[in-house]
Amino acid sequence: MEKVLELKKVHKTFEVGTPNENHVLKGIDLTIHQGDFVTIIGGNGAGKSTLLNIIAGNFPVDEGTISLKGQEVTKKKMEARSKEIGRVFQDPRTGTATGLTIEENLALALRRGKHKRLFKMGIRKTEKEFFKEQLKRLELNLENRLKSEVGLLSGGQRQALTLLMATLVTPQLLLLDEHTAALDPKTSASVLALTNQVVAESQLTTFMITHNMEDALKYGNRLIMLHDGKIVVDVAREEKADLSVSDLLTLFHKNSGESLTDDSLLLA
Ligand SMILES: Nc1ncnc2c1ncn2[C@@H]1O[C@H](COP(=O)(O)OP(=O)(O)OP(=O)(O)O)[C@@H](O)[C@H]1O
Repeated sequence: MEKVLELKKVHKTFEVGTPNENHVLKGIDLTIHQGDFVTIIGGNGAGKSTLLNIIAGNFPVDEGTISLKGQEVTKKKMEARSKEIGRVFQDPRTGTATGLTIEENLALALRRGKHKRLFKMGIRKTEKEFFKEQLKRLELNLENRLKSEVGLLSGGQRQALTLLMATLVTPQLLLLDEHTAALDPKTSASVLALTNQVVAESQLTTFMITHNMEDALKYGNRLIMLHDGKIVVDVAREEKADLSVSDLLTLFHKNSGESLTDDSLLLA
């Protein structure tokens, strides 16, 4: 199967040469294939967001290589990678432009990676029809609110819209960084279900960070657990499908030699 992402011996240290020097990623080797939906779990500070950030190109790696669709992108900047990568962050305010309307946000998403000539070109009628069709999939009645300012939407509506924007032009890779963590449990569950539907419909290769072990087990076909900058658990397909939270804790203990003490993971 086609490799979408390949990390080889990736290291990242922050604040090198200072008393706060922090070796966050310690030789990550990881290959993700077309259509894989990978959930990532790990305690606070394990390096999960850093992993997503180095894939997206927020900052360079110190050692190792990153390839997207067989092309090495290790030295490419975030802007150059953004055409291939869709992202949804934890904070509902980050993925959308507050002062713009729903249709303007979607038009910007449609022009991702191109010259952003939105305000010169305007939004075509055919584009508006397309946006309405896409918004219907969210089942939030947003297709009737194309001219509403995004700042007026609830957190859940904004995350659903951000998800749509991140996937409007099919990305090679979708990165979800705890994108439901700021939502109430009911809204979080519905945005997760929507995520699963969008990922399945478009067969998107997806990385999803979560703090919730049950969600990490429920969604996706592969689960990775990060601990102290290393991958300590990597299970896929049937093996993953058969795991319970307690099996996962046992596996973590066996592979890392430690017990999981992070309350935020255990209580989620
Ligand atoms: N830009 C940065 N500069 C300096 N240190 C950073 C930077 N980004 C992350 N770190 C540090 O790297 C470590 C790993 O952070 P990271 O955000 O990747 O962890 P995480 O597994 O996502 O944790 P959490 O679940 O708490 O979000 C932390 O100690 C963090 O303080």
